[in-house]
Amino acid sequence: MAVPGFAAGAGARPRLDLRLVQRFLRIQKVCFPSWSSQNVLMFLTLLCVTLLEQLVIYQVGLIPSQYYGVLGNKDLAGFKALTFLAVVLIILNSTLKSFDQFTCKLLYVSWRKDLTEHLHHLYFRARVYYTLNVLQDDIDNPDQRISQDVERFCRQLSSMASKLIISPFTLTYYTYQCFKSTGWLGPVSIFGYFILGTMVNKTLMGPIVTKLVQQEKLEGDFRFKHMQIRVNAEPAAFYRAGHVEHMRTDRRLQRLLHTQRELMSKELWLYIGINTFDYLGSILSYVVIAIPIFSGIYGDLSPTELSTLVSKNAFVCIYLINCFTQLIDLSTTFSDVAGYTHRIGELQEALLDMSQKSEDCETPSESECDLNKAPEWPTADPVDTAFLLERVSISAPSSDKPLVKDLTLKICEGQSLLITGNTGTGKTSLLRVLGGLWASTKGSVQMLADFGPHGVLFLPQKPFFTDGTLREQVIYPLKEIYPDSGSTDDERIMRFLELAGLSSLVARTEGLDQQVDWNWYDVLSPGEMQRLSFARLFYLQPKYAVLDEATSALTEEVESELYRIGQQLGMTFISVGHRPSLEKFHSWVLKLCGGGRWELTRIKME
Ligand SMILES: Nc1ncnc2c1ncn2[C@@H]1O[C@H](COP(=O)(O)OP(=O)(O)OP(=O)(O)O)[C@@H](O)[C@H]1O
Repeated sequence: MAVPGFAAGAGARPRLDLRLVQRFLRIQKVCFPSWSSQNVLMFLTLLCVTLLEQLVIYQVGLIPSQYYGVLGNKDLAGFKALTFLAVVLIILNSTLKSFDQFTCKLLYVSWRKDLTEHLHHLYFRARVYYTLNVLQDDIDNPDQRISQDVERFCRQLSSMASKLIISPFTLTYYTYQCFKSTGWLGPVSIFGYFILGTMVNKTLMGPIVTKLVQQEKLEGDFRFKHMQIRVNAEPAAFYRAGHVEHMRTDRRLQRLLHTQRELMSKELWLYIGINTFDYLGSILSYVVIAIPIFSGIYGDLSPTELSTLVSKNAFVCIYLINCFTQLIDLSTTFSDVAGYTHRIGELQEALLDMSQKSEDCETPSESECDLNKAPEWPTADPVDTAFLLERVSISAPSSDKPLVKDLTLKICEGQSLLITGNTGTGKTSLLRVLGGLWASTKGSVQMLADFGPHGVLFLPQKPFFTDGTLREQVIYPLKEIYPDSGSTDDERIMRFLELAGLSSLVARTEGLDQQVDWNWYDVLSPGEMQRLSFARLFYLQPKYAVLDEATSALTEEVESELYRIGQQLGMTFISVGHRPSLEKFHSWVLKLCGGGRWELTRIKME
């Protein structure tokens, strides 16, 4: 796991700046991929609903002034008609408002889907997930950014959507109405007031965005700690590590809470700003209304006419100010959106950059294996050489110390290779280079066979199991059961499980296709995990099996038996191992001696 480090945009502090706008627009391109996309249609629906809502609100807003009229004139019939109209409008308004909220929620789900799928597409492409999690440490907690930050971003953005979408229309309309009622003085003073409010709020929001990004990083670190304990519960329990892990987890919690408190104190100033502007705004509306009254413009109106007019004017002014204060009220949500925009934007930039680089470096044979190809299918063009290495040098990432220097090697069919050497001499690193996970520092590495069934298959040092049934573990990394599998496939799987010494596992899982809710790592012993990996290997029957200490938890007899079955299935091995008993299954031994030195010797067959 990469060491998490605070690195917003590779060192740049997240702010309310041009970079934020660029990142936001790039995310919007994902949320609104084309003019005819579902999200654009939903957005237009939202626009229609909110526009209708505004029309109804306007009518509702005029009702009090009409009540002044009918009550002032003691008009009973008018009063009844007006009351009926008011009830109809209010029902219409509540229905439209509910539709507005419903559409916003649908938009949230749809944005989340599109944005998460987009990030998944980049994350799982060309082994970017490996580069990001293992080789680079400038993007903290990518998992949290994809799962939580995207969710919060979409939720906050959708909560602002209807207010933002309608504001240009309401602002234009009520500015015009306000201008009609109060002359230029009303709109100008209200706009001036809003500009002042925005400037003050922007200053107050800057530190919040920075803190929010930091808080989300610490949130991810805290979650990661819990995940670490969940995954390693057994070793931790053997170490009686409850106390120390409790302390470390609490420490992360304290750091998170400290930052949250700092964030809240910064938000306090923003809340003060917002509330002050809200309440001052309500007084401003009366100031704006008072000006024409005291300047004598309405001098010739009767008190009833004047109160009707005041009520109508008050409504348009108050509504215009309300439109602005609603925008100012969005400041906290906006600063949250800005923080998440930075975190998602950073991840998106890193993913795009890495997938571009990985694709540039990747040769066709290095691409992910064709996961729908059944093992029975023969390869069109059999290859008798799997790897060709010429004067290859290898170093660990961010290290100049060579692990292997000037290695020239050809791995051919039937010429199994055993890689030995002391701890840390670079055995697994050599496999990483063969597997395309690391680049060699010098020389050329060619992989001439495909990944997957009938090509090359790697069994890593740590056995890997996915969630799912026993069948899914055996056929992994093939995506699904072959369409025409049926009983023949079942028989093959059962036979290979038996050959790997795991017949009892079928009874435990109650069949191949029974969904199990356990974690495979918790219920299988290390030896069973290695046996299950071999069952997978037998099932997939690659021509070249790359095994990294794949039998370290098994006895010599079991090891020999598994290798013998592999040989009978026609596999050529490239193994990392320490036991001399392995030599009889290999033709060559490559010994890594440390400091880049190596020795390649042919094994004499007895
Ligand atoms: N992701 C990484 N970043 C930096 N250094 C690494 C990384 N992975 C491995 N190394 C270092 O590279 C060196 C070689 O590691 P490698 O895993 O190849 O050793 P090995 O020979 O397979 O050891 P072992 O026998 O213990 O499995 C080690 O010193 C290790 O610490």
